[in-house]
Amino acid sequence: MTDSGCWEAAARLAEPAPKPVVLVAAAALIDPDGRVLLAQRPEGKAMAGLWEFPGGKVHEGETPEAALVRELKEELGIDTRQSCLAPVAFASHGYESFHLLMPLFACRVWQGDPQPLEGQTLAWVRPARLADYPMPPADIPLVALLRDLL
Ligand SMILES: Nc1nc2c([nH]c(=O)n2[C@H]2C[C@H](O)[C@@H](COP(=O)(O)OP(=O)(O)OP(=O)(O)O)O2)c(=O)[nH]1
Repeated sequence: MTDSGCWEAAARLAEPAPKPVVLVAAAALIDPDGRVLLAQRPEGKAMAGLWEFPGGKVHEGETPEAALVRELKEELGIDTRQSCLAPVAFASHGYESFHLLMPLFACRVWQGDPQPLEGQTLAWVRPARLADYPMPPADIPLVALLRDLL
């Protein structure tokens, strides 16, 4: 007989605390030679030293596309438009304190030269060489996907 309140309470206690889902928009900027831009996370940040796709957290009330246009301007000083962002993949990964949901957009059209405005190191990487750059665990499935796609 399992219909008493304590049974459900015990089940609830056994469940891990729910993690917030954090929405991050990221870009695979692709240059005319087919290389992809990676940025190395600077010292002092979580996952420092790992290489990532430029982008960042989507603010309250913002769309992923608008967030990405904003982040690319803030981080790299480049201008692009939402219509130049093509959704190609997403990452969904459980970190210790949050669950990352990260749409990845391909972008081939922008104005300006990407500059490391936030202390990052930048690298243009051929798709076949992406696996040589250590990336956050969430990104690993994206690397194989991009290598096959580009
Ligand atoms: N931009 C980007 N973030 C990634 C990738 N892979 C991955 O796990 N992330 C994680 C790292 C961060 O926890 C989060 C990105 O948010 P963010 O860039 O605004 O956050 P941050 O840690 O640099 O800085 P903060 O705003 O929390 O201080 O997503 C990726 O390829 N690109």
